[in-house]
Amino acid sequence: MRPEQFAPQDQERLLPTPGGQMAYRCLGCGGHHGIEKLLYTCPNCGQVLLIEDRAFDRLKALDGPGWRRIFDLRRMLNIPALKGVFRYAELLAPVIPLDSVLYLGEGHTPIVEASPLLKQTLGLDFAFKNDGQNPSASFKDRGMAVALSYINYLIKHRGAGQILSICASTGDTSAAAALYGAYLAPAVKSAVLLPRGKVTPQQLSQPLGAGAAVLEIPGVFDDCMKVVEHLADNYQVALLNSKNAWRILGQESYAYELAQDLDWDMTGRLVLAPIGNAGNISAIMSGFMKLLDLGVITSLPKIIGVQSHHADPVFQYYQQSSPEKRVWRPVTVQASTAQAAMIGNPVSMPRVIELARRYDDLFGGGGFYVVQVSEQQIMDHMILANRHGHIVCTQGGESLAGLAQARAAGLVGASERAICDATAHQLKFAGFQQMYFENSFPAEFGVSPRPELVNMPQLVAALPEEQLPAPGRPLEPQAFRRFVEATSDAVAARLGLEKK
Ligand SMILES: N[C@@H](CCOP(=O)(O)O)C(=O)O
Repeated sequence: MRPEQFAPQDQERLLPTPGGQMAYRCLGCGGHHGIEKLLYTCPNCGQVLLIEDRAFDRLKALDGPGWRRIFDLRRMLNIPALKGVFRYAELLAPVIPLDSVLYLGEGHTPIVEASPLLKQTLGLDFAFKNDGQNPSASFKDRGMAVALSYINYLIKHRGAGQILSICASTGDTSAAAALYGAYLAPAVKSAVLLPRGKVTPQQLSQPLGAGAAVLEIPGVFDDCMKVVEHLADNYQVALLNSKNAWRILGQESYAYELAQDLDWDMTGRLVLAPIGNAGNISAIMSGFMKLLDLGVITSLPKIIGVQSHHADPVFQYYQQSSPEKRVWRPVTVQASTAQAAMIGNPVSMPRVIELARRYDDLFGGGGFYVVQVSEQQIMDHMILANRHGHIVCTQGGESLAGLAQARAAGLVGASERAICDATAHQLKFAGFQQMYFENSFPAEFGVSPRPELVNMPQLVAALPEEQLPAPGRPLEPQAFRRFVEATSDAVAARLGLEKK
């Protein structure tokens, strides 16, 4: 529909108008800084930042039901800039005008109800939100859409010159950064730093295809991240990891979509998300709190972060139940199939600490937990989900394993219904499935296949090699008939088919 086709009273807010007073807020000293320049840490105390709209309360001129209506009506518009995460522009980045918004098809990923048999098998009521159905096949596109839209705005309206973007990545961030950067070529060029050998071939192919400079660094993600932070402190580069607070704003859209797709009713809902660099869990909490503040939702969902026992600093931190006794200690990671979350020193930890405290207070206690799962549980749950028609990645398997773990720990009420975040597309992690099926996991992962979940291709060669077709060597008609009949008989025998 076109805007003029809506009722006059709706037209006033249907299209977002640039506004708000956005500023960086330091989580250390509480200072505010202007957004004209890209900042990643506080110039005064060095702590991480969040971006806030200091005029957020102006949005309360419209009540919660009013905002619901606007967001629902925007679904019907055919304006590309409002088809993605900027449907919620007032909550994300109201200073960015629509002419600067980058839309590559991100957001509005489906919530897929778990198959009845899978629910029954696990004794759990849940759905997946398939964020692998984003353009670069992971949730990072949400954050990049906002971060690169802001860069586009700086280029178009604030005279910014050519920008070299840089990020460290376990594979998803680099794919998203390179893709969105490539869309803005030649104004934006991308460089990505990857831990050598710790990114799947599919993920490696993504920034290469998008033309980024791909630099492999010995070590793990945490080491690459430190190099990127050093580069951002000392050189003219735009850091695109979630340390960049614009990324967090974009990823809040996950919470907005979830609420909208559940008719703005989060009562009795549970959201599970894997924690790696901790940007996503921060964004999800922040997003739900903004909705509550505006009255768009009237209750918060319980949020459960999930970590592998091979990369679990956030879990370890929250093991101490008294907040005042908690001590933040990064960990040394070990090999993880949830490779995207194989991070021992998440840059967003200060954000998690602040947001989880506020979230839990608003929830009235018991609103935020972190559970730990094993590598074995991650793989078993990923493949189990796939066996029931779901396309979850290893991190999605981690979310589902986390749900089972949370239930075992008594954190899931009988009537609570969960949404598991499947953060990336399963195909990015096909190599882990192959290792599972072939029972070839290196010992450091600690994963061995459950026989009932293993599946391997079976060769059906019913005739001697020279009587079989081959590429570029078709058979004569009679030989081909013999091949079809013999092969069909062999297939029928293998499948136990009965003759008609
Ligand atoms: N899993 C991430 C790690 C970096 O996270 P970010 O959200 O801070 O960019 C990746 O895919 O690289």
